[in-house]
Amino acid sequence: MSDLSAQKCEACRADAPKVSDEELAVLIKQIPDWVPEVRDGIMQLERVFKFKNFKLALEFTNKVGAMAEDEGHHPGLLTEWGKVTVTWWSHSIKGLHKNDFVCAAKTDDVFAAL
Ligand SMILES: C[C@H](O)[C@H](O)[C@H]1CNC2=NC(N)=NC(=O)C2=N1
Repeated sequence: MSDLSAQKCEACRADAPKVSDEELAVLIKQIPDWVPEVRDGIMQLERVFKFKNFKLALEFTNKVGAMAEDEGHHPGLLTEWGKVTVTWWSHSIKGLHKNDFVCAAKTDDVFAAL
């Protein structure tokens, strides 16, 4: 478990600050497999996870979904044969909050524990 994944998501209001470029540079080092990407003008974190078949991809999807419900923070999940694309961003602030890095690290832990 990393320093980030040991943390809990905090309530994120519409006026919560987005992660700055300097904070992003520090945080991304803790989740090196994630790629920051701007989609529809919104900065997001994305990682593609590979699996041997659809059943394992779906099992991972459900575990990430359960973790998200536990955290009260929810990702984009695209489940396909042999891969799951996970995308984290904070809808309330239309960008990245510390919560997204915490949940990305927790997603890595879910994958590592499969
Ligand atoms: C009311 C509820 O807490 C909010 O809608 C939560 C739910 N899950 C969420 N998930 C994400 N990724 N961003 C949010 O802003 C968000 N808001």
